[in-house]
Amino acid sequence: MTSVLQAHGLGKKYGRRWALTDCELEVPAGHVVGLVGPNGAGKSTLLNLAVGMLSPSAGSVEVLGAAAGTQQAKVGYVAQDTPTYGRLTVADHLKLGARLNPAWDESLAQQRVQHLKLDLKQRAGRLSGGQRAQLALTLGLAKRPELLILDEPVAALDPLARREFLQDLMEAVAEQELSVVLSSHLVSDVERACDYLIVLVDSRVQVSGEIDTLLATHFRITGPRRDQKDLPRYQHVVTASHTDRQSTYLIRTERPIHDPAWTVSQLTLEDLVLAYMGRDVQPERPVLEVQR
Ligand SMILES: Nc1ncnc2c1ncn2[C@@H]1O[C@H](COP(=O)(O)OP(=O)(O)OP(=O)(O)O)[C@@H](O)[C@H]1O
Repeated sequence: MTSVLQAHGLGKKYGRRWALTDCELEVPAGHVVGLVGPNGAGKSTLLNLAVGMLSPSAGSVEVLGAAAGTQQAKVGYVAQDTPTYGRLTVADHLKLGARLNPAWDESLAQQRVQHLKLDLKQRAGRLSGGQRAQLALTLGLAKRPELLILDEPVAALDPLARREFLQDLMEAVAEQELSVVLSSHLVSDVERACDYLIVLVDSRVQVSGEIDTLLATHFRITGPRRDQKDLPRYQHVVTASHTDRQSTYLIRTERPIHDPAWTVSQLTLEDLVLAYMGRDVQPERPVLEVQR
Protein backbone atom coordinates (compact mmCIF):
# COMPACT_ATOMS: atom_id res chain seq x y z
CA MET A 1 0.00 0.00 0.00
CA THR A 2 1.24 3.51 -0.80
CA SER A 3 2.59 5.54 2.06
CA VAL A 4 0.68 8.71 2.64
CA LEU A 5 3.75 10.32 4.10
CA GLN A 6 7.34 9.31 3.64
CA ALA A 7 10.30 11.34 4.88
CA HIS A 8 13.98 10.55 4.59
CA GLY A 9 16.58 12.62 6.40
CA LEU A 10 14.09 15.46 6.29
CA GLY A 11 15.21 18.69 7.89
CA LYS A 12 14.21 22.33 7.92
CA LYS A 13 16.31 25.24 9.02
CA TYR A 14 15.03 28.75 9.70
CA GLY A 15 18.12 30.92 9.50
CA ARG A 16 20.74 29.01 11.46
CA ARG A 17 18.27 27.11 13.66
CA TRP A 18 16.96 23.66 12.79
CA ALA A 19 13.20 23.34 13.36
CA LEU A 20 13.17 19.73 12.13
CA THR A 21 16.13 17.35 12.02
CA ASP A 22 16.85 13.91 10.49
CA CYS A 23 13.20 13.04 10.18
CA GLU A 24 12.57 9.44 9.08
CA LEU A 25 8.91 8.54 8.67
CA GLU A 26 6.81 6.13 6.71
CA VAL A 27 3.10 6.43 7.43
CA PRO A 28 0.92 3.85 5.66
CA ALA A 29 -2.45 4.82 4.15
CA GLY A 30 -5.74 4.36 5.99
CA HIS A 31 -4.78 5.75 9.38
CA VAL A 32 -5.71 8.70 11.50
CA VAL A 33 -2.31 9.87 12.62
CA GLY A 34 -1.87 11.95 15.74
CA LEU A 35 1.19 14.20 15.65
CA VAL A 36 1.96 15.36 19.17
CA GLY A 37 4.72 17.32 20.83
CA PRO A 38 5.26 20.43 22.89
CA ASN A 39 5.11 23.98 21.55
CA GLY A 40 7.90 24.68 19.11
CA ALA A 41 8.70 20.99 18.55
CA GLY A 42 8.42 21.32 14.77
CA LYS A 43 4.92 19.94 14.14
CA SER A 44 3.70 22.78 11.91
CA THR A 45 7.04 22.75 10.12
CA LEU A 46 6.65 19.04 9.32
CA LEU A 47 3.06 19.54 8.12
CA ASN A 48 4.02 22.56 6.01
CA LEU A 49 6.81 20.52 4.41
CA ALA A 50 4.31 17.74 3.71
CA VAL A 51 1.95 20.05 1.83
CA GLY A 52 4.77 21.76 -0.05
CA MET A 53 4.30 25.16 1.60
CA LEU A 54 7.91 24.90 2.79
CA SER A 55 10.80 23.28 1.00
CA PRO A 56 13.26 21.07 2.89
CA SER A 57 16.72 22.28 3.92
CA ALA A 58 17.79 18.62 3.97
CA GLY A 59 16.41 15.28 2.84
CA SER A 60 13.12 14.64 1.10
CA VAL A 61 9.42 14.22 1.75
CA GLU A 62 6.85 12.41 -0.37
CA VAL A 63 3.11 12.52 0.00
CA LEU A 64 0.86 9.86 -1.61
CA GLY A 65 3.89 8.54 -3.44
CA ALA A 66 4.90 11.83 -5.11
CA ALA A 67 7.00 14.84 -4.18
CA ALA A 68 5.29 17.01 -1.57
CA GLY A 69 3.19 19.80 -3.07
CA THR A 70 2.56 18.07 -6.41
CA GLN A 71 -0.76 16.39 -5.52
CA GLN A 72 -2.79 19.36 -4.39
CA ALA A 73 -6.14 17.99 -5.59
CA LYS A 74 -5.68 14.91 -3.42
CA VAL A 75 -4.40 16.61 -0.28
CA GLY A 76 -6.55 18.76 1.98
CA TYR A 77 -4.80 21.07 4.40
CA VAL A 78 -6.17 23.16 7.20
CA ALA A 79 -3.45 25.34 8.68
CA GLN A 80 -3.19 26.14 12.38
CA ASP A 81 -4.84 29.57 12.11
CA THR A 82 -7.77 28.08 10.11
CA PRO A 83 -7.46 30.54 7.27
CA THR A 84 -10.66 31.95 5.82
CA TYR A 85 -11.34 35.12 3.85
CA GLY A 86 -12.81 37.68 6.26
CA ARG A 87 -14.79 39.58 3.63
CA LEU A 88 -16.28 36.53 1.96
CA THR A 89 -19.49 34.95 3.23
CA VAL A 90 -19.85 31.29 4.19
CA ALA A 91 -21.68 30.74 0.85
CA ASP A 92 -18.78 32.42 -1.03
CA HIS A 93 -16.36 30.00 0.64
CA LEU A 94 -18.41 27.04 -0.54
CA LYS A 95 -18.57 28.47 -4.10
CA LEU A 96 -14.81 28.97 -4.05
CA GLY A 97 -14.31 25.42 -2.77
CA ALA A 98 -16.50 24.07 -5.58
CA ARG A 99 -14.61 26.05 -8.21
CA LEU A 100 -11.13 25.10 -7.01
CA ASN A 101 -11.60 21.43 -6.18
CA PRO A 102 -12.44 18.84 -8.85
CA ALA A 103 -13.87 16.29 -6.37
CA TRP A 104 -15.89 18.87 -4.37
CA ASP A 105 -18.79 17.32 -2.46
CA GLU A 106 -21.44 20.08 -2.36
CA SER A 107 -24.00 18.06 -0.44
CA LEU A 108 -21.45 17.23 2.28
CA ALA A 109 -20.52 20.91 2.51
CA GLN A 110 -24.17 22.02 2.75
CA GLN A 111 -25.00 19.32 5.29
CA ARG A 112 -22.14 20.35 7.56
CA VAL A 113 -22.94 24.06 7.29
CA GLN A 114 -26.58 23.34 8.21
CA HIS A 115 -25.62 21.02 11.05
CA LEU A 116 -23.20 23.60 12.43
CA LYS A 117 -25.88 26.30 12.09
CA LEU A 118 -23.53 28.55 10.14
CA ASP A 119 -25.37 31.38 8.36
CA LEU A 120 -24.57 31.17 4.65
CA LYS A 121 -24.81 34.98 4.37
CA GLN A 122 -22.47 35.70 7.29
CA ARG A 123 -19.02 37.03 6.43
CA ALA A 124 -16.22 34.81 7.72
CA GLY A 125 -14.68 37.81 9.49
CA ARG A 126 -17.79 38.00 11.67
CA LEU A 127 -17.77 34.32 12.69
CA SER A 128 -16.37 33.26 16.07
CA GLY A 129 -12.94 31.60 16.13
CA GLY A 130 -14.55 28.19 16.59
CA GLN A 131 -17.03 28.78 13.77
CA ARG A 132 -14.21 29.85 11.46
CA ALA A 133 -12.36 26.66 12.37
CA GLN A 134 -15.48 24.62 11.56
CA LEU A 135 -15.82 26.40 8.20
CA ALA A 136 -12.17 25.68 7.33
CA LEU A 137 -12.64 22.04 8.35
CA THR A 138 -15.79 21.79 6.24
CA LEU A 139 -13.86 23.04 3.22
CA GLY A 140 -11.15 20.47 3.92
CA LEU A 141 -13.60 17.55 4.18
CA ALA A 142 -15.80 18.59 1.21
CA LYS A 143 -12.73 18.64 -1.00
CA ARG A 144 -12.85 14.83 -0.61
CA PRO A 145 -9.09 14.50 -0.39
CA GLU A 146 -7.17 11.24 -0.10
CA LEU A 147 -5.11 12.78 2.66
CA LEU A 148 -6.35 15.44 5.03
CA ILE A 149 -3.69 17.30 7.00
CA LEU A 150 -4.94 19.28 9.96
CA ASP A 151 -2.74 21.48 12.11
CA GLU A 152 -4.37 21.62 15.56
CA PRO A 153 -7.84 21.44 14.04
CA VAL A 154 -9.80 21.30 17.24
CA ALA A 155 -7.91 23.81 19.35
CA ALA A 156 -10.57 26.50 18.94
CA LEU A 157 -13.59 24.22 19.33
CA ASP A 158 -15.65 23.75 22.48
CA PRO A 159 -15.49 20.24 24.00
CA LEU A 160 -18.74 19.05 22.42
CA ALA A 161 -17.87 20.45 19.00
CA ARG A 162 -14.43 18.85 19.34
CA ARG A 163 -15.90 15.46 20.09
CA GLU A 164 -18.36 15.78 17.19
CA PHE A 165 -15.67 16.88 14.79
CA LEU A 166 -13.42 13.95 15.67
CA GLN A 167 -16.42 11.64 15.30
CA ASP A 168 -17.14 13.10 11.80
CA LEU A 169 -13.51 12.61 10.92
CA MET A 170 -13.51 8.96 11.99
CA GLU A 171 -16.70 8.37 10.00
CA ALA A 172 -15.17 9.99 6.92
CA VAL A 173 -12.12 7.74 7.29
CA ALA A 174 -14.34 4.66 7.61
CA GLU A 175 -16.59 5.59 4.65
CA GLN A 176 -14.08 6.83 2.10
CA GLU A 177 -10.47 6.16 1.38
CA LEU A 178 -9.25 8.98 3.55
CA SER A 179 -6.09 9.17 5.61
CA VAL A 180 -5.67 11.91 8.16
CA VAL A 181 -2.67 13.48 9.84
CA LEU A 182 -3.59 15.83 12.63
CA SER A 183 -1.50 17.64 15.18
CA SER A 184 -2.84 18.10 18.67
CA HIS A 185 -1.80 18.97 22.18
CA LEU A 186 -4.53 16.81 23.65
CA VAL A 187 -3.70 13.19 24.36
CA SER A 188 -7.40 12.52 24.92
CA ASP A 189 -8.18 13.63 21.35
CA VAL A 190 -5.43 11.43 19.99
CA GLU A 191 -6.72 8.55 22.10
CA ARG A 192 -10.25 9.07 20.82
CA ALA A 193 -9.56 9.56 17.14
CA CYS A 194 -6.13 8.29 16.17
CA ASP A 195 -4.73 4.83 15.54
CA TYR A 196 -1.20 5.95 14.65
CA LEU A 197 1.11 8.16 16.67
CA ILE A 198 4.07 10.39 15.93
CA VAL A 199 5.78 12.11 18.86
CA LEU A 200 7.98 15.03 17.89
CA VAL A 201 10.18 16.76 20.47
CA ASP A 202 12.96 19.29 19.95
CA SER A 203 12.77 18.96 16.16
CA ARG A 204 13.17 15.15 16.21
CA VAL A 205 10.74 12.29 15.81
CA GLN A 206 11.01 10.37 19.09
CA VAL A 207 8.69 7.52 18.19
CA SER A 208 6.14 6.65 15.52
CA GLY A 209 3.91 3.70 14.82
CA GLU A 210 0.48 2.13 15.21
CA ILE A 211 -0.83 2.94 18.67
CA ASP A 212 -1.88 -0.68 19.41
CA THR A 213 1.61 -1.91 18.53
CA LEU A 214 3.29 0.82 20.56
CA LEU A 215 1.16 0.01 23.61
CA ALA A 216 1.87 -3.72 23.23
CA THR A 217 5.63 -3.21 23.14
CA HIS A 218 6.17 -0.64 25.89
CA PHE A 219 6.24 -1.51 29.60
CA ARG A 220 7.10 -0.01 32.93
CA ILE A 221 9.32 -2.32 34.98
CA THR A 222 10.07 -1.73 38.64
CA GLY A 223 12.36 -3.71 40.91
CA PRO A 224 15.56 -3.72 42.96
CA ARG A 225 18.07 -1.14 41.81
CA ARG A 226 19.84 -2.20 38.66
CA ASP A 227 22.13 -0.38 36.24
CA GLN A 228 20.88 0.21 32.72
CA LYS A 229 23.90 -1.63 31.32
CA ASP A 230 22.69 -4.78 33.09
CA LEU A 231 19.42 -4.89 31.19
CA PRO A 232 19.21 -7.21 28.17
CA ARG A 233 20.15 -5.49 24.92
CA TYR A 234 16.71 -6.07 23.39
CA GLN A 235 15.12 -3.93 26.11
CA HIS A 236 15.42 -0.37 24.85
CA VAL A 237 15.24 2.13 27.66
CA VAL A 238 13.02 5.13 27.07
CA THR A 239 13.24 6.58 30.58
CA ALA A 240 14.92 5.50 33.79
CA SER A 241 14.57 6.62 37.38
CA HIS A 242 16.21 5.31 40.52
CA THR A 243 15.99 5.57 44.27
CA ASP A 244 18.70 4.12 46.55
CA ARG A 245 17.12 0.69 46.41
CA GLN A 246 14.76 0.69 43.45
CA SER A 247 14.87 1.22 39.70
CA THR A 248 11.99 2.02 37.40
CA TYR A 249 12.48 1.78 33.66
CA LEU A 250 10.13 2.45 30.83
CA ILE A 251 11.26 0.11 28.10
CA ARG A 252 10.42 -0.85 24.57
CA THR A 253 10.73 -4.53 23.76
CA GLU A 254 9.23 -7.04 21.37
CA ARG A 255 10.05 -9.93 23.71
CA PRO A 256 8.27 -11.10 26.87
CA ILE A 257 9.77 -10.03 30.19
CA HIS A 258 10.49 -13.12 32.28
CA ASP A 259 12.81 -11.71 34.94
CA PRO A 260 10.96 -12.31 38.28
CA ALA A 261 12.77 -9.38 39.90
CA TRP A 262 10.65 -6.94 37.89
CA THR A 263 7.09 -5.88 38.46
CA VAL A 264 5.81 -5.23 34.95
CA SER A 265 2.96 -2.86 34.13
CA GLN A 266 1.28 -1.73 30.92
CA LEU A 267 1.33 1.90 29.83
CA THR A 268 -1.50 4.19 28.91
CA LEU A 269 -1.12 6.31 25.78
CA GLU A 270 -0.58 9.30 28.02
CA ASP A 271 2.28 7.51 29.87
CA LEU A 272 3.84 6.62 26.56
CA VAL A 273 3.59 10.10 25.07
CA LEU A 274 4.90 11.77 28.21
CA ALA A 275 7.77 9.31 28.49
CA TYR A 276 8.93 10.15 24.98
CA MET A 277 8.53 13.79 25.74
CA GLY A 278 11.21 13.08 28.31
CA ARG A 279 9.64 14.49 31.40
CA ASP A 280 6.67 14.21 33.74
CA VAL A 281 3.76 16.58 33.58
CA GLN A 282 4.53 19.63 35.66
CA PRO A 283 1.30 21.34 36.61
CA GLU A 284 2.84 24.80 36.62
CA ARG A 285 4.29 24.41 33.15
CA PRO A 286 2.45 21.67 31.25
CA VAL A 287 4.22 20.55 28.11
CA LEU A 288 1.25 18.58 26.84
CA GLU A 289 -2.31 19.16 27.85
CA VAL A 290 -4.09 16.06 29.15
CA GLN A 291 -7.88 16.15 29.24
CA ARG A 292 -10.23 13.43 30.36
N1 LIG B 1 8.96 31.25 9.91
C1 LIG B 1 9.79 30.95 10.91
N2 LIG B 1 10.96 31.61 11.06
C2 LIG B 1 11.82 31.30 12.04
N3 LIG B 1 11.61 30.33 12.95
C3 LIG B 1 10.47 29.63 12.86
C4 LIG B 1 9.50 29.92 11.85
N4 LIG B 1 8.47 29.05 11.99
C5 LIG B 1 8.78 28.28 13.06
N5 LIG B 1 9.98 28.63 13.58
C6 LIG B 1 10.66 27.98 14.72
O1 LIG B 1 10.79 26.61 14.43
C7 LIG B 1 10.52 25.83 15.59
C8 LIG B 1 9.38 24.87 15.29
O2 LIG B 1 8.20 25.60 15.08
P1 LIG B 1 6.82 24.93 14.71
O3 LIG B 1 5.81 26.02 14.49
O4 LIG B 1 7.02 23.96 13.61
O5 LIG B 1 6.47 24.13 16.07
P2 LIG B 1 5.11 23.47 16.55
O6 LIG B 1 5.48 22.14 17.10
O7 LIG B 1 4.09 23.49 15.46
O8 LIG B 1 4.65 24.43 17.72
P3 LIG B 1 3.17 24.78 18.28
O9 LIG B 1 2.69 23.57 19.00
O10 LIG B 1 3.47 25.91 19.22
O11 LIG B 1 2.31 25.18 17.13
C9 LIG B 1 10.21 26.82 16.70
O12 LIG B 1 11.39 27.00 17.44
C10 LIG B 1 9.83 28.09 15.99
O13 LIG B 1 10.20 29.22 16.74
